[in-house]
Amino acid sequence: MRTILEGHAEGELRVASVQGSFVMKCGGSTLAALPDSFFHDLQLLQQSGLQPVIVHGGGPAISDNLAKLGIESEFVHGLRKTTEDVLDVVEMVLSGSINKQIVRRIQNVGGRAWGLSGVDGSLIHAIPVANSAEVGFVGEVTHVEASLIQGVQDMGYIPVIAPIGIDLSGQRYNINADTAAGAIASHLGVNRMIVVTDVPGIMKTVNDEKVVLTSVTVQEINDMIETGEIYGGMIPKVRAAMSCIHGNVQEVVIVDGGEPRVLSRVMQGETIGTRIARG
Ligand SMILES: Nc1ncnc2c1ncn2[C@@H]1O[C@H](COP(=O)(O)OP(=O)(O)O)[C@@H](O)[C@H]1O
Ligand SMILES: CC(=O)N[C@@H](CCC(=O)OP(=O)(O)O)C(=O)O
Repeated sequence: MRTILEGHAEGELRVASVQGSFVMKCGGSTLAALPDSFFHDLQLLQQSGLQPVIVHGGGPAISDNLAKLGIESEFVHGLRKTTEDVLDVVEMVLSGSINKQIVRRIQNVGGRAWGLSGVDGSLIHAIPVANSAEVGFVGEVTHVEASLIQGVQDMGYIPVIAPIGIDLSGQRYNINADTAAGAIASHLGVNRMIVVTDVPGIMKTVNDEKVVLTSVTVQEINDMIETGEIYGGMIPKVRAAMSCIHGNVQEVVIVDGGEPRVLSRVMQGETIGTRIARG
């Protein structure tokens, strides 16, 4: 499947040959700073016949709300330690304010968006992560109801998904948004996942200067995690990317949401951000 987009005057995109969905993960680090043009681009891509699926985070907003409510929270190996009290706030913020903020922003530029969390229709089936004794109600994805996402797309809406999972007993789980996006990309069998964050890609220090890597191999990623050059919030992104490309996904691109017209530029095949691809 091949997609060619031709850039034209501001706000205009043309698709020469299209098809298929792509997953875009929007990090909480960048959401508030995303310009209207970002959502406008997204809507133009959809009008061109592409099928975006948005999975969002919201870590900073969760932390702010927990602090306001006086609920303590900490991260263990990059995952938020999640008690039932923390889970209430995670769900309120992700499925509530952040999800609806994204839906509104798409609608404000004339697009059609449908917000849902992994709880709705049991969209994201989850089980406790292996170290749940340490981190509490944090989940890993076992299954994604792809037909639900496709149903929303078939009705002409962009699905906007909050990363909360649910198990057969009805227990909710907090899922890292990069992990959830990767699992959704794999289950949908999309060609591409775009990870939108607050840095221009994976950075490395070369000759005392920080450079953005235009592409990285799995071996380089593992080495950079080992040396600590990839740390914190970048770790779940690269792990999700590596897991995706071992499945059906052809490439994962990590980009800065503040970069002008970043989505259409990625879709046009411009070298921007960091590309992690198969092979
Ligand atoms: N090698 C790296 N290159 C770029 N950013 C990195 C790297 N290693 C760690 N990071 C950190 O990852 C952050 C992005 O992750 P995170 O804050 O969780 O964002 P998001 O909310 O978008 O998921 C960057 O702001 C940066 O501090
Ligand atoms: C288990 C876990 O850590 N969940 C994350 C979910 C939100 C998230 O991942 O948001 P970002 O993409 O903005 O980082 C959390 O509670 O912060």
